Amino acid sequence: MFEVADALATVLSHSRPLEAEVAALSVAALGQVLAADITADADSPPFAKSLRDGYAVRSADCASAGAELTVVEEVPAGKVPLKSVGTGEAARIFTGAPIPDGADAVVMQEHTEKLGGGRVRIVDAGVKSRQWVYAQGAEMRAGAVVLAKGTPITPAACGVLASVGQTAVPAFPFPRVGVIVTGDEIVEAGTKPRPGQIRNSNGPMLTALTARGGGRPRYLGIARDDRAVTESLIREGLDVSDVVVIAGGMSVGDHDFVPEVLKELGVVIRFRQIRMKPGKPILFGTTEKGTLVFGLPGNPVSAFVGFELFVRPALRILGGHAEAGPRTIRLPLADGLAESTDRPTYRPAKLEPHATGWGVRPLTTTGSPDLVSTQRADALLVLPAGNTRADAGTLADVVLL
Ligand SMILES: Nc1nc2c(c(=O)[nH]1)N[C@H]1C(S)=C(S)[C@@H](COP(=O)(O)OP(=O)(O)OC[C@H]3O[C@@H](n4cnc5c(N)ncnc54)[C@H](O)[C@@H]3O)O[C@H]1N2
Ligand code: MOO
Repeated sequence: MFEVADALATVLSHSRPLEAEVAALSVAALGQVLAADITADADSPPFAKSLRDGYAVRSADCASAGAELTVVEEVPAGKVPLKSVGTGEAARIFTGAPIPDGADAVVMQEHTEKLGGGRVRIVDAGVKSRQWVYAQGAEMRAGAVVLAKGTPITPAACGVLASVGQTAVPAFPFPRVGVIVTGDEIVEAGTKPRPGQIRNSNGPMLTALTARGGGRPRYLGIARDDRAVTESLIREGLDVSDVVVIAGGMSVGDHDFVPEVLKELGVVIRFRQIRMKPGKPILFGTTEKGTLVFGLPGNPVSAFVGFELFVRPALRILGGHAEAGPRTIRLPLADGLAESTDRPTYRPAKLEPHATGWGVRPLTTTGSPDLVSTQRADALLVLPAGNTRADAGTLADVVLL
């Protein structure tokens, strides 16, 4: 039986970034990772620009309050100043407009008084050189790397890419994830279960976890407890995916033959059990061409926890992220806790406001099938094996989802 850390290290040692593609920049690329450095094609801003509506002035003219200046022209955003600002002069200027030659500062219009005859009084004293001026190249210099390879395409990065004129960029693709569930008792959501049957919650949950975790899910269906059907579905999964996730049939029951089928299909099984709760029967294997195969327990909460701890980190590496996760932080317990467990335990939990910032509260649950409580989770509280007796406020390890 593997320890959690060894299991994760094994998964990551078989995970490599996928071959880069060219991604057109639309919301569909959100979350992909850049596969090349992106450089600025020009300075940004391309010219020194005003950060305020007001007057462009020479700061030396406005050392004391009450300076009266002649307004030589008006410069709206999108226009180029035609005149330079000389001693005793100012230009009416608007946010985003280029600073005219000669001026070195902008005074906000709230700090001025319009006089007759094209004159303006500067009410402020001590106007500083460069105030409300955004210098040419302050954000980026032409030729500089603005987004390094490995940077995730976030909403702000989309804005940066547009500002350097990019419409398509080299990026790592979202890994293709085939999702298969097993079990004779499972029927799809649109069907009314007959006695002994239950609806398939793992399929929709795992495709959604895949999408949230940076993978492109493809739901392949239910493998009935029949060897031939299971084999053909898994074969299809291996053909079309970078990662295959199979839920159920991992345990030791007479119908749990998924591991045997995997071996027949050439999957090298790297581990079959992890010392953790829930989710002991978690399998991981690899094929010769590098496809990763995860077998998760049929119990939905166990499948959820197993996905977050092992599948999601693999998807991140395949998708080009530098950090695999899962991210673990230490947070105070919202309540006291007294629990014994024979294996390290990952309890679905909720973050909540706490005296010192954020705290964590495990969700009340009826056990590994209980998705109704788990759907509220935004974290997993980690309890070490053995007896845990802790007061409210004690720091505990928390995996962020
Ligand atoms: N004698 C032993 N029995 C069990 C052991 C063991 O070590 N010895 N391990 C237990 C643990 S831990 C778990 S977890 C389960 C995992 O078993 P399987 O992976 O083989 O899962 P199944 O038996 O197929 O299903 C378990 C449970 O989950 C329900 N299920 C399955 N698929 C779905 C689905 N798509 N949607 C909703 N619910 C699903 C299924 O009906 C069962 O109730 O084994 C323990 N037993
Ligand atoms: O550990 Mo199983 O995964 O208890 O439900």
